[in-house]
Amino acid sequence: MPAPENRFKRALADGRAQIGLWLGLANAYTAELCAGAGFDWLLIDGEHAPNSIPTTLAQIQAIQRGSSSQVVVRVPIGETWLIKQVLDLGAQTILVPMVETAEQARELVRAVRYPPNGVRGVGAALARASAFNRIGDYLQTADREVCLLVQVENRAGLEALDAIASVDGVDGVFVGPADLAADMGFLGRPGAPEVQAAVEDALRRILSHGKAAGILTSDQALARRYLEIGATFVAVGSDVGLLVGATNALIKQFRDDDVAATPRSGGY
Ligand SMILES: O=C(O)C(=O)C[C@H](O)[C@@H](O)CO
Repeated sequence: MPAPENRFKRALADGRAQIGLWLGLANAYTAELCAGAGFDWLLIDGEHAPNSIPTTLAQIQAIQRGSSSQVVVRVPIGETWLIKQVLDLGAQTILVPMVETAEQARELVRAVRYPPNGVRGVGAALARASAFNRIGDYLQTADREVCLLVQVENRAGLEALDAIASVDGVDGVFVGPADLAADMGFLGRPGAPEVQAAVEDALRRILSHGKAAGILTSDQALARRYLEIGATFVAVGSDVGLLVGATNALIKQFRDDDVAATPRSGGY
């Protein structure tokens, strides 16, 4: 029995657009709740959310148990030892931030592959990824089911984008608008025309190399624009953003009315 098929990787290779949600609450309970919505993929953010290996595991389990959504895990940094741990948890799609050179991308390809094609440590005997060694030929089949996505999100990365996208073993490139805007001198303004021009150019360049292009935006018009350009993995919001937006809007309904000023008799 081989390693589980990575349906997300197949979809990207087929050019089938995948709509995702960014998970920043670092919580298996809310991850399971979000997984029930039917997104194609859910991103567990190990870079900006308060995640650890145990919390990442719990979210992977919750998502895989309760839905068909595919799991993507963003590691905080592209360190081989950390990628090894996340792959052993059973994540098959890894997003690595702040990739700036083709050499860095080649090292990441080696980090997600077993010897002789890479340097991934062999711990399948203990790993959830191999069903705790119950997948007899996991070591021989795991590499082909790993999907490596790298982030280009500064001017250095844009400069090297064609070389990065050309690296064999890089399945897709994610353009990080927030960090790119910051590096371009538009901190907090990813929607600036200059940034958007750079983002759209980057998406087109990635696609020209036959690689999947990805991005995150909660602006639905922008998301549709990116999908029209051909972006294949587009996250259209986050659990944090949705909860903040909904709670702000709800309390505003009462703060603006005179209801709150009216004395109430018991009950709620
Ligand atoms: O630079 C970006 O944009 C990203 O990489 C996505 C952000 O990190 C995400 O956390 C939303 O702010």
